[in-house]
Amino acid sequence: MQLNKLLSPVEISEIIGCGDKEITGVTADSRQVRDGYMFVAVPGVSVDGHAYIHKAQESGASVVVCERLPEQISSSVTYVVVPSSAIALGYIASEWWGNPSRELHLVGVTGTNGKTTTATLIYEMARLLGYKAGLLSTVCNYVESTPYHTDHTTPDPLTINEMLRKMADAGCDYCAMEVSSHAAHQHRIAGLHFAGGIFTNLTRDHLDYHKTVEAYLNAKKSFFDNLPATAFALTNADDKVGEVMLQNTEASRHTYSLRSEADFTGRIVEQRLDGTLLSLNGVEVETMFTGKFNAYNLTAVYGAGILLGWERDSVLRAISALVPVAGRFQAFHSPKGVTAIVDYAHTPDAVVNVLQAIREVIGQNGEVITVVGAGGNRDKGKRPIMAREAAARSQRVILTSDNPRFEEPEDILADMEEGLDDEARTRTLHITDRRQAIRTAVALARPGTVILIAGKGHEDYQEVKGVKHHFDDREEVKSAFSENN
Ligand SMILES: CC(=O)N[C@H]1[C@@H](OP(=O)(O)OP(=O)(O)OC[C@H]2O[C@@H](n3ccc(=O)[nH]c3=O)[C@H](O)[C@@H]2O)O[C@H](CO)[C@@H](O)[C@@H]1O[C@H](C)C(=O)N[C@@H](C)C(=O)N[C@H](CCC(=O)O)C(=O)O
Ligand SMILES: Nc1ncnc2c1ncn2[C@@H]1O[C@H](COP(=O)(O)OP(=O)(O)OP(=O)(O)O)[C@@H](O)[C@H]1O
Ligand SMILES: N[C@H](CCC[C@H](N)C(=O)O)C(=O)O
Ligand SMILES: [Mg+2]
Repeated sequence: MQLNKLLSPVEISEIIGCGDKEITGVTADSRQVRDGYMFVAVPGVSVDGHAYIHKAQESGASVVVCERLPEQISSSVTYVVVPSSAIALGYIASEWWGNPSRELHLVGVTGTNGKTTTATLIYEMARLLGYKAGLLSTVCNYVESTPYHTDHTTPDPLTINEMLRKMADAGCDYCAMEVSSHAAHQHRIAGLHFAGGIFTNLTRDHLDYHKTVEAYLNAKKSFFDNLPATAFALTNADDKVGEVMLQNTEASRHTYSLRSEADFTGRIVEQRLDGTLLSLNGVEVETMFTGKFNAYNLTAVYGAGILLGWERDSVLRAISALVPVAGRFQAFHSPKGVTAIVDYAHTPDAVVNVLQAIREVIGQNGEVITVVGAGGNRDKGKRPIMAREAAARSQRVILTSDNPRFEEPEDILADMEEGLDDEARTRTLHITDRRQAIRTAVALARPGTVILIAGKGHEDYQEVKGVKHHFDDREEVKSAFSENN
């Protein structure tokens, strides 16, 4: 592609060298540069891409996009100085892949919890209604029904646009994607054309990265601040920052709520462990989801469907056909009458929500055993709170490992125990080995007991010191159930 064309949407401070060149590829990683490539030097969290400009040149980069010129300039290289390389990379990535976000309706979902669920259900609803659709999510990316592995909730801009190009070429009309706070902050979504944005909620998470709740909020808000006037912005009116999120957006503003007046209202009529009768804008719909938090997700999905212009009755029919997302309130039943729920709750708020959902169905006296850990090399402040909230809502708690990453599992458990008072400690076990923790919960359970296995949901690995070992809570609970008849 011609350099001039590739740079056409980019804000440029200065160009040094020839502006008329054929570019053979684009990357922000010097290790991937080949002859004739454009290298975009992005300041990162651990290192600064500017330190790798010379490496990129040695590997054949013919164009360098940067925020500051390197000390030594090569006459065969064109330098494009920009105010923000990360933002430039987003626009360049869109241009490189032929602006695929403009060929389909792209809906972004942001918020602390519920992004995967909401985005996945919009993707599934589109397909149930007969449209072709794609999905970019924490669990997996999809182009129609073809899965593509992902390591991120929101990939880097080149990957996002490559996936969107695949979707557009496959004839997809819609794509639903998660917008993580990291992605918004790092401008991974710069240059994308959104048809709509949805806000789920904001509670504590990722303070290791964002440092303050305000910075975390602003990262999410920047997504709405940059939506075009043609898009819709749909927010949770019951969340305390729901209104703030949309205060500077040019998009058309809409609200959803379970409590008050809103454009889209959801009301729980009846709840079971395997479903909820929901009233959406006054029409009753039987759904296969449990918990107030899922009522929020479904109300947002309903609103998105209407705002995308889909016919109301078809949207309602699709909602009743939707099934829970992998590892989100996924229920397993033992022959003895024990229920295990595998859920990706890995924040204090999610732990509270999922336990409340269980309590609302089984009542205050029903027995709940919670197996929970917290990830290593992530927000440490959430650990004691997660343990305390679990103990407040369960008869027994088994603290165990999640993904220890580069931390010692024992240290993580010790941080969690800090949140427990003496009484809660008498009801808490500490079993580092997650397999043993699940087996112990199953052994302790009686008919009618509900075991919550929180934190890892769909994950099929346990990450220890940089190595991912196969581990799947769902497989573990099934095998423990079959051995404990
Ligand atoms: C902390 C974080 O978000 N890091 C992301 C960030 O990497 P970074 O800033 O650390 O990059 P860096 O290593 O400092 O390098 C800076 C630049 O120098 C370049 N470089 C580096 C080395 C070299 O030899 N040559 C070179 O050119 C790199 O390619 C990069 O462009 O930018 C990378 C490219 O987009 C991401 O892959 C990477 O995600 C890391 C792996 C990660 O774990 N991120 C997690 C925290 C994350 O993003 N999570 C969110 C949501 C979580 C949730 O679901 O709630 C997500 O969206 O997945
Ligand atoms: N709307 C919601 N409000 C609060 N909690 C929720 C909501 N939806 C889901 N949860 C809880 O959060 C967990 C994660 O849900 P989901 O994967 O949909 O969120 P996410 O925002 O994509 O998370 P991540 O940031 O890790 O990608 C669920 O397993 C459930 O316990
Ligand atoms: N995407 C989130 C998920 C965390 C899930 C939990 N199992 C953990 O490993 O901490 C993160 O990377 O912080
Ligand atoms: Mg997610």
